[in-house]
Amino acid sequence: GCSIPMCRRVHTTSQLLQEAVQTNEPQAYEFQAETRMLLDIVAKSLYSEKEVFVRELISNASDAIEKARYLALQGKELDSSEADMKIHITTDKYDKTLTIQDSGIGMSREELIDNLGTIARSGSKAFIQQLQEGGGADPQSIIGQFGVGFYSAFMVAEKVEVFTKSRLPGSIGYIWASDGCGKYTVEECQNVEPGTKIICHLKVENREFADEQTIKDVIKKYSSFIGSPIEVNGEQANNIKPIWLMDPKEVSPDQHDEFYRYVGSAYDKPRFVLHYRTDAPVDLRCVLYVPEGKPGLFDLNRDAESSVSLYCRRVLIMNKAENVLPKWLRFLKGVVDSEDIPLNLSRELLQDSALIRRLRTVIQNRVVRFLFDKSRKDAESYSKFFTDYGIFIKEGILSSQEQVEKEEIAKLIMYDSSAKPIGEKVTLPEYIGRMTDNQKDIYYLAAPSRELAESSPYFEALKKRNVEVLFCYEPYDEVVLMQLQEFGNRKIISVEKEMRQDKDAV
Ligand SMILES: Nc1nc(Cl)c2cnn(Cc3ccc(Br)cc3F)c2n1
Repeated sequence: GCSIPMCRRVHTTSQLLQEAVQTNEPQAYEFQAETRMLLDIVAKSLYSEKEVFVRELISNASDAIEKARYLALQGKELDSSEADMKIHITTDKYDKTLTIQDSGIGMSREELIDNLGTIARSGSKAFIQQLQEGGGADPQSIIGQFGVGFYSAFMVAEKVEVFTKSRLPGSIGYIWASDGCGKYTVEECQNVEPGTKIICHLKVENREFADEQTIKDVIKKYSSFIGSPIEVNGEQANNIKPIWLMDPKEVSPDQHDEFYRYVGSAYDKPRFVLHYRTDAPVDLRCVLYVPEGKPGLFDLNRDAESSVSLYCRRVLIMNKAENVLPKWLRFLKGVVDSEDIPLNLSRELLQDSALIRRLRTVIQNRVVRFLFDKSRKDAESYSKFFTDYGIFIKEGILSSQEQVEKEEIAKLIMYDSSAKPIGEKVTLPEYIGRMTDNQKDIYYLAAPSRELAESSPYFEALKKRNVEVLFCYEPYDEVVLMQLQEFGNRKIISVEKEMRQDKDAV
């Protein structure tokens, strides 16, 4: 263990004389007003369960380690002493303390002071906006998003000490301390190891967080996929094997369920699991899930954030990465990991880089192939999937540029058909499989209901010729077929228009 750092600066006589003038109290700072407000909200009411402060401190520690790993990969000159890239948690029931120490990038004085303020400032504005929009800010997401998670420690601690030293060479160690009620102190400190150590002096009513088992259970619940090893009193407490790097055959359904809930911040289970890897045309390891639950209105929104996290060599590059999937696949949750992704990927780069476009095409084609196989192997569950998620597939067809892509996605669409009882839908490939030799084209009829479709004179004529007709009850379904125009070298023809032309022809 490290020695208790002496927090008194080594003074020269002149400094001593100088100091004698000032009080030798550490410099006390006041939080800016908006910081106070947000932090009070965070500390008092924002969390459903107090235990999430452990998750927040661990994710900060993990981010700090990832950041150090990432900078080292970039060739940045770092002080790598004691960098075991692990998160060490120690509990002490007698002192009622919980200590979380990481050998991550550590903080400079500015970061110590600014981080809280800046994050809080950006957090409070956006947070209040969300509240005002009445969008019902989901408390959990607010905190993780704005990184004010650190401050949640004050839900359970009467005092928090932060020992930190930045890994950038020549940095000085500091101790930050506060009781969370508005004042905090910052002082230089000797013998601080690079990284960050946070000591939570727990309130007597929250002393359960000084219990080892309690902490282990919280880690298992929230932080089992954190990319760094987490040790509690010296014993590893998380399985750090990222599931997407495992051999698909080795992953159990339970592990998928747990991972799905973790990456998708979801509470249901996956309906379908696509776990695959390829190294051409791009290096790609991914696990993608279709949720069991139906998409909510919020999910249908094209601006809903993505639930796909982007990794590169296990370093989390971006969670909720937009543009990794085409918009119409935004219902998928999971992880995409590609070694070809530049580490310095920025959100702007994500917008239009050729690599991401290639990645997106590869993933889209693989997902379509997976779902198409499902439609043939497990027609029942595919049909249910289409009932819940068909809206996205129709959007995919309408929003694709090239005909080839449209027809690729159109393999997944389903329609009621005159060849099947009500409610039993068919895919276009299935329709084509039943076409008789002399039939050249695919026919559809738009009508508000099956009864009206079957009683239409247009339909009668085709029925006599034993030609299968697809039925569109929603305008949206008709638009899709009109826009698709053809599929598999067959024209897609509206019976109504066809017959009218004939009549005109006559
Ligand atoms: N572990 C760890 N490592 C790093 Cl590099 C950072 C950077 N910000 N934070 C959150 C935070 C912000 C202000 C204060 Br005071 C304490 C605190 F934990 C970090 N936590």
